[in-house]
Amino acid sequence: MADTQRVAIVGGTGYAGAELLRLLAGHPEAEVVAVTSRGDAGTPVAEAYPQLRGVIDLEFSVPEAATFADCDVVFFATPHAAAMHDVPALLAAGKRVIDLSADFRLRDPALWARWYGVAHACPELIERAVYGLPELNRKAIAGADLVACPGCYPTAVVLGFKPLIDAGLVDVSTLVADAKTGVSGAGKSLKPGFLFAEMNESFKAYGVDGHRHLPEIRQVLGDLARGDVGLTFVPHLVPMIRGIHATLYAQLADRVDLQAVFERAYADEPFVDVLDAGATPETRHVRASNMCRIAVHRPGDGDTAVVLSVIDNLVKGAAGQAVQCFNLMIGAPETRALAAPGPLP
Ligand SMILES: NC(=O)C1=CN([C@@H]2O[C@H](COP(=O)(O)OP(=O)(O)OC[C@H]3O[C@@H](n4cnc5c(N)ncnc54)[C@H](OP(=O)(O)O)[C@@H]3O)[C@@H](O)[C@H]2O)C=CC1
Ligand SMILES: CC(=O)N[C@@H](CCC(=O)OP(=O)(O)O)C(=O)O
Repeated sequence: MADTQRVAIVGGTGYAGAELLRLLAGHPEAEVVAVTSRGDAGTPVAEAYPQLRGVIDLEFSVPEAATFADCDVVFFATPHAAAMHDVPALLAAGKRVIDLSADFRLRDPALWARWYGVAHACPELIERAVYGLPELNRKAIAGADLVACPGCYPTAVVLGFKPLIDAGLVDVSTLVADAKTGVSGAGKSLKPGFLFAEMNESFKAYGVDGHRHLPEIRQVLGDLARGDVGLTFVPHLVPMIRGIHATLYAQLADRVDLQAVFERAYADEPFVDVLDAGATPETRHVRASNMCRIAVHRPGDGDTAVVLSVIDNLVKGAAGQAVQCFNLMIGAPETRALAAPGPLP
């Protein structure tokens, strides 16, 4: 067993923070000692989330220096542009930080400011952050003190394209990612467009002319391709609570056995499951689990590869991925607290 870590969660009333609580409650090497919410400070966690009655015996507290004094690891499950104000002091105090928000994902602070609408508060720390996708950066994550967990769409899209790009099989100037997400991706704060009456029994694209995950996906795929990639990314909102389904298209430059390429690429990955040839993964098959399930097709035996990649946006797309990084950072087995499959059906 690795040493037990004293853990704080900033943003514990949000969907990603609550999912972290659920996962860490079953983690033998994590002791959750603080969970913050400014709006609900003083409220028992179990009052906000009765599922955690008898499991998490804490009240929400305000996020201030004293809250973290006694912690080894601080998870930020806060909206963008919050963590960056607290991270410098936490690192200076010797804490390790796992940020689920976008504050440290983009390497270029000017690009970050353009997409997130404010100047970065600590651009000097961006380089220190390791992008928290274990399938890409396992070793660096293990040695990091600041991890920038990927966005939910980037996780599904990057894992789907990675084997094709790594093997040099596709034209990286014409990639297409058509992705669908459930409403929990938008967080718990009230937004009229996410009311039941506004989104149920309907389905729409959004962010067609530019979504903030576009520069992130381009950055990561560009690293894999060792050069710029051309990517069309169109997200859609589906009236379900959890799940992302990404349908990815790429023009093949070579005719090889794609099934074998994908099976080989992910043979040793605990959280990427390559389905049998011809399969079509469903979001409910990964619900509440840290698994990314992938199928690769070549319709009509033509020159287009179609990859189907599904994750739970709150687990492999957020809290589960953060726990996977935590496990690497503390030297615990990577699957600790993450191995259970989701509910059936
Ligand atoms: N939902 C998802 O599917 C995914 C989310 N993420 C990322 O995780 C983060 C959290 O998302 P989500 O849980 O959906 O968001 P929510 O809106 O559901 O929750 C946000 C939480 O952060 C707290 N908070 C808000 N502003 C601040 C602040 N300035 N300082 C400290 N705490 C703050 C809120 O509580 P209070 O205001 O009371 O303090 C609340 O607990 C976001 O960055 C999101 O992009 C990443 C991948 C997927
Ligand atoms: C439905 C919905 O609004 N989804 C969010 C998904 C992004 C998210 O959750 O934030 P991360 O950048 O941390 O992944 C969106 O499109 O903005």
